Amino acid sequence: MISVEEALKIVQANPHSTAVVELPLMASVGKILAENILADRDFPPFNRVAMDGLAFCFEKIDFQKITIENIQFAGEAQKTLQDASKGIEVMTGAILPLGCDTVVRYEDINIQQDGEVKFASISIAKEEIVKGQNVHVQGSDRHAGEVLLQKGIKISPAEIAVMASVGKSKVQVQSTPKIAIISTGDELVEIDKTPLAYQIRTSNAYMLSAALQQIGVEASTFHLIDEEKVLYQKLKEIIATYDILLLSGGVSAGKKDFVPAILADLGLEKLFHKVAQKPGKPMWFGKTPTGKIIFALPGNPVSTFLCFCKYVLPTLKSESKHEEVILDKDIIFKPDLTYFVPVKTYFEAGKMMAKPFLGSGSADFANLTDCDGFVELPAQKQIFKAGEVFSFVRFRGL
Ligand SMILES: Nc1nc2c(c(=O)[nH]1)N[C@H]1C(S)=C(S)[C@@H](COP(=O)(O)OP(=O)(O)OC[C@H]3O[C@@H](n4cnc5c(N)ncnc54)[C@H](O)[C@@H]3O)O[C@H]1N2
Ligand code: MOO
Ligand SMILES: [Mg+2]
Repeated sequence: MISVEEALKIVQANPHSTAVVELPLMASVGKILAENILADRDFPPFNRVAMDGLAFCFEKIDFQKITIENIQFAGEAQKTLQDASKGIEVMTGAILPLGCDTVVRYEDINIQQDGEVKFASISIAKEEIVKGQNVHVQGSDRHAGEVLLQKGIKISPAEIAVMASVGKSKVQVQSTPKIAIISTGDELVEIDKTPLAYQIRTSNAYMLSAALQQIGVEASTFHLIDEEKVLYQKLKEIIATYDILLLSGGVSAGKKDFVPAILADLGLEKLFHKVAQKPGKPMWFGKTPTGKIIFALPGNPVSTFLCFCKYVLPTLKSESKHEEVILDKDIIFKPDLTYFVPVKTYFEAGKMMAKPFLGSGSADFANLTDCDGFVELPAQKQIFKAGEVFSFVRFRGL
């Protein structure tokens, strides 16, 4: 039986293969960028007027009386100051007229009309005006040709804005792996069915689909009965179509726990089976010769979910942050296993505390509704004291 740390290393050393696909810009939100994005122009692309007001040449004007010779609107071709002692009214977003270098906003000037001539006097002290003020200088943010975005980052609205501004209407992203969630077990019925006395509704598949949905990943779900030929045939078809398989159930010591044997018959490479953890001991992990990844998670719902959160999620999220919590109650656990305990977190004096909800074990999925995640209690210890800090495996607010 390998340790949690070893299991995690093996999972991380065997990432699912992803292809690069080109998507329309708006289909790329949340995906991983697969190309560097370069600036096609300077940012901003011209000397941009930053405030509505009057533009002029700082050294050449008489602050008390500036004749206005023109007006420059945003979206108009650049105009030129004809007489350096005069000014041009300008609007935010307009290109600064040639010959001007400074803008004073309308709030700081008084404009009068004298017959045909319009002129302005500046109402603030000349000392308060700085040459070049209210001009967003061309290239002051980024230069043409500069790498604006590195491939590998997760695309958020901020990156969408940058890519839109450089005209990336289509963008190369890492394809999201096609995921199949497969429940096994004769005792399971669909959730819209009324179970017989000895049956249960299949909840694991919905739990996993919901977790994937929260990180923007879709999955197809399947239910297979505990029948070797059916399992073999169906898993063979699913492996041919999907990149990652998430199985739940059928990996432990039961007479109909066929999954590990069937996966071996299908020519999959077992990378590990059984981890020194509770819940999740019977977990199986492997891959196909073509690099498709199979997580065969133990069937107990809390076990399924812990293994999913601990081992599967980090392979699907571009950035998974490490969190730690402070235990607020002593826990004693003697077996030489890493113990994952459902906890409810809360803040006290700015610290994230964790209140354990032991529940009745790894089939008690209702217990999870009181919790936000699992505190990870290392195998080498038996006594875990209130006030001690441990890693936290989150499942609420993914
Ligand atoms: N003799 C032993 N028995 C068991 C061991 C062991 O080491 N020796 N391991 C225990 C542990 S730990 C776990 S976890 C379970 C896992 O067993 P399987 O992976 O074979 O899971 P199943 O037997 O198929 O089901 C276990 C349990 O979970 C329920 N289940 C399964 N699928 C779903 C689903 N989609 N939705 C809801 N509930 C599901 C199933 O009804 C069973 O109650 O084995 C222990 N036994
Ligand atoms: O893996 Mo199990 O979940 O400890 O029951
Ligand atoms: Mg079993």
